[in-house]
Amino acid sequence: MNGTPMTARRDIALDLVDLDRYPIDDLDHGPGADFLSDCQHSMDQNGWCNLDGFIRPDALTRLNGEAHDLLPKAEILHVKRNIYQGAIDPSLPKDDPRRMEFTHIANQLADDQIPGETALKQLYRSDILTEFVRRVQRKAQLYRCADEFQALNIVALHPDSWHAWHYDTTECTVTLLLQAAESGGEFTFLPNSRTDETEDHAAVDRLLAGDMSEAQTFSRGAGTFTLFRGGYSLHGVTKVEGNHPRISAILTYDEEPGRVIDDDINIRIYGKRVENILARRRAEANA
Ligand SMILES: O=C(O)CCC(=O)C(=O)O
Ligand SMILES: [Fe+2]
Repeated sequence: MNGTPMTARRDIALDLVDLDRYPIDDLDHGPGADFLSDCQHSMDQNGWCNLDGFIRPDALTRLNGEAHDLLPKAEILHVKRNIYQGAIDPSLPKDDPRRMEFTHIANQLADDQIPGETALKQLYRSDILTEFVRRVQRKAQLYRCADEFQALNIVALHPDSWHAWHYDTTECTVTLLLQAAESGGEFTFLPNSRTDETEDHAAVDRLLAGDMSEAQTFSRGAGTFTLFRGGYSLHGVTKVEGNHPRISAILTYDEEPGRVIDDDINIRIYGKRVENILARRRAEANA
C-alpha cells in the first residue's frame, strides 16, 4: 500500500450540465435550493419542468456526436400500438382508444445499443442527475429504469415522421433534445391526463382526434431537458419538417427499483432484434 487514496470517478453531470444556470450540484443551499424549488413549483403547477440550455454547448456537441456515430447502426422501427402501449383489441368499439392503432417510424437505439463509455450513458447513470430528477418529481425514492432495452434510448425522427401519442411504461421520463428539427417536431403532451384510477377521456379523445388546443407544447432548442410524468401524461412529437432529423435522448426513472418492462411491449417497440434476443434466451433457459 502506498497510501494513495481511492478517488471516486468524477460525476459526469458536473462537466456536462450548465451549473451556472442550473446548480444541480448543491440543491440544499442558496441558488441551488431556489432553483429546485422553482422546478418543483413548475411540476406541481404545470405537470412539467422545462430547462432550456441545460446541457452546455460544448457538451451538447459531444452528446450529439455520439448519437450521430451510433444511429447508423440502429434499426428503423415501425411501431404500431395503442396509446397504452398495448396491441389493439378489435372487440372494442371503434372509438375506444384501446382499439385505435397509432403508428410511427423512428430510427432508434435501445439502452443495450448505447455503450457504457459514452458520455450520454454516463450522464444517465449520474447519481447527481438522478437525485435532481427525484427531488423535482418529489419522490421518496427514484431509480433509473432497470429494463435492458427501455432505460435510456436515442430516438431520431426523420423529416415527415412523428412520434405517435402514447403513455410511457415508467412513471418519470426526461426528454433531452440533442438536435432540434428545422421546424415541426414539437414535443406535445397533456400533463397528468390520467391517474392510477381514472383518465381525462374527453381531453384524450380530443387530442387523438387531432385537436391540439388543450395540449402543452413549447419551443425547445437543442440541449433542453424536459421533466414530466410520461407514464401519466399522454404525449408524442408532431411531424418533423425540414432537411435533418430531430434527435432526442429519453431517460426513464421509476419509483420501483428493478423495474423491467413486459416482453410483448418491448417486442412491439423494438421489433425483430429484441424478439430474437428474448427467444434465444428462452431457448437457452429450456435447453
Ligand atoms: O422524442 C421525444 O421528445 C419523446 C419521445 C418519447 O416520448 C418516447 O420515446 O417515449
Ligand atoms: Fe414517451
